[in-house]
Amino acid sequence: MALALNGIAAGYVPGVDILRGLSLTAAPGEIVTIIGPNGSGKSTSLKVAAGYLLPHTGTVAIDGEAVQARPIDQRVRKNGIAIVPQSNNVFGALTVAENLDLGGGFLPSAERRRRIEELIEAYPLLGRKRREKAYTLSGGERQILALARALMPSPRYLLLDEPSAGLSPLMLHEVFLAVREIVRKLGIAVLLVEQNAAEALAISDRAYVLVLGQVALEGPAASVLADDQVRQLYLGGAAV
Ligand SMILES: Nc1ncnc2c1ncn2[C@@H]1O[C@H](COP(=O)(O)OP(=O)(O)OP(=O)(O)O)[C@@H](O)[C@H]1O
Repeated sequence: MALALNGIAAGYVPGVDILRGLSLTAAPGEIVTIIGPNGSGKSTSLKVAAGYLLPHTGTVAIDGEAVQARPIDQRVRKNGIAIVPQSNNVFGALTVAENLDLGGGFLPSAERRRRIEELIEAYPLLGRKRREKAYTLSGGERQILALARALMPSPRYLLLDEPSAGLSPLMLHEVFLAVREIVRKLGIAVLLVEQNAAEALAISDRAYVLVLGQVALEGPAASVLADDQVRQLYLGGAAV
């Protein structure tokens, strides 16, 4: 049981590969973080995993099934994939409950209502604000709502593209704790792309360092965090 990208080449323009032979895995119960310099292909790798972008070569396997040619809606329905994109990920003009409802679009309505209540119980903050428009939420609250909405169809693989973008250090911490809690409670796999390498690695089990569309380093999050080059390049040389 895992999400596995194998030897992926992919890009946006013919003849220009952004990912160049990328391989990575994420298994249920673990948080796997991808760090790397700007433009190294971190978000692109999530798009390939989700099915927004189809690779030229290589395979994407979910629980052993090859899905690289399968578009995102089918991966969501059939393979338990969910993605929270980088920003603008909630509908401000809709209420908290309506945003959650949208996340379960293809579920029968009774099932959708049940999931909304479950998620509101798991995130009391959402319950308190269930009838408020999402534009009134703080950045961190919005990010929690985006996470909860992605959980509506009970995914097994959750892809998160920079959930800390634009958040204060305190809110960032809250959001990461929520991610850790989701994995602990639900046993799903999280594949996380983050600029905030130190914070992300602190909640992760494993990590990949991506450079120019290839894996430059991989291993347990603690060893990646302790790596000299990683510390110099991404953590400002800070001691851990
Ligand atoms: N929709 C697109 N069309 C064309 N080129 C794109 C598109 N999206 C990304 N790119 C290019 O692909 C490369 C990798 O982008 P990607 O967003 O995957 O990098 P990243 O590692 O996530 O970067 P960052 O840390 O800055 O978010 C960049 O050179 C970017 O300009």
